[in-house]
Amino acid sequence: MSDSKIITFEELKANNTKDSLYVLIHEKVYNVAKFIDEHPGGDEVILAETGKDATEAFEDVGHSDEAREILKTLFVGEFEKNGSLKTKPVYDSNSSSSHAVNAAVQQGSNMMYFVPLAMLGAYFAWRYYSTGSV
Ligand code: HEM
Repeated sequence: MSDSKIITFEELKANNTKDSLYVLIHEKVYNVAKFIDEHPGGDEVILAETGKDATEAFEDVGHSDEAREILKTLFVGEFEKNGSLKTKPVYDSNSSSSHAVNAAVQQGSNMMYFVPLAMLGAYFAWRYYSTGSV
């Protein structure tokens, strides 16, 4: 993507009119001016995401592949790296989905202790009964 335009944070903020409305999603900038009136989710939700990273808002809705195809047609350029606005990864450590993952990992590590302990218990039970019967 070396030949695509680089959009700065200043440009992202400046393009906030009905004729040119920039939205930042996945480190790429899109001009949603022509699409906003047709947006099934209404214009307010998109207007609320201008001048900042809209990735999370866009992904939280669970937009379809069709929505992503429309997005491609609105592409303007790559967002500047190391810009004043830090783009957020969608699945960061604060998001609810990674809490669920953490909980699952936590549960997994409990099993890590339970399985050897259960085997140890089974061994002693077996020893107890086998020595008792002799
Ligand atoms: C800027 C690029 C965007 C495009 C191209 C886009 C496109 C679409 C499309 C095509 C749909 C119909 C359902 C689907 O196909 O998934 C939709 C629904 C929706 N969008 Fe977006 N969207 C954009 C941004 C946003 C943002 C930033 C929000 C913020 C929250 C948002 C919120 C919604 C909601 C709530 C719906 C559901 C509407 C309903 O079913 O009643 N969209 N969008």
